[in-house]
Amino acid sequence: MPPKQRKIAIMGYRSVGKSSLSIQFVDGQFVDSYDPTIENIFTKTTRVRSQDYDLKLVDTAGQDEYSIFPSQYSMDIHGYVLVYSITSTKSFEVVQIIYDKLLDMTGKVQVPIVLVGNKTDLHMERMISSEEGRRLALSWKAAFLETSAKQNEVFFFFL
Ligand SMILES: Nc1nc2c(ncn2[C@@H]2O[C@H](COP(=O)(O)OP(=O)(O)OP(=O)(O)O)[C@@H](O)[C@H]2O)c(=O)[nH]1
Repeated sequence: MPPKQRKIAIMGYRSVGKSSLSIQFVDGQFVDSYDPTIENIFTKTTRVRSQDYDLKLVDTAGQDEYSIFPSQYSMDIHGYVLVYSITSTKSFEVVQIIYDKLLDMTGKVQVPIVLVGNKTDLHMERMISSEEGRRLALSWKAAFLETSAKQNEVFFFFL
């Protein structure tokens, strides 16, 4: 079967690890330095249940509660990865604001979403419990997982 094309946008507050997760997924390495992203597109071919997929991961610029949802991410995207850091209450609030704007922009009642709580290696600094994350994802009917881009507990499945 020919590969299917899938485009996935990775969104969230600044510095939650969107680029680190993307780089870990595509290159299998962790970069410790912090370089704010404007927009990066990563590509990878992967096989899920005997089907090849050409993935385009759109690593977006960090958003905050005042950001206008970029209209280019409301079309032509198959699914969204919304990322917060388990060490940041603010990033958990922002992911909920992004979700509301996303539904508003796309005009849909439901979109394919994976909610990701990143930085689980920083467990001493945890502010958001797994239960809170799970509950939020459930209310969205989204998938949920916690990860550490640093320890390579990386995800990606909703194809
Ligand atoms: N300890 C730890 N640090 C992480 C993890 N993921 C990312 N970081 C660090 O957090 C900082 C921000 O990571 P980025 O991947 O650049 O975050 P981003 O969300 O892409 O940031 P913006 O481009 O500003 O939106 C960097 O210093 C990373 O090394 C993680 O799982 N654990």
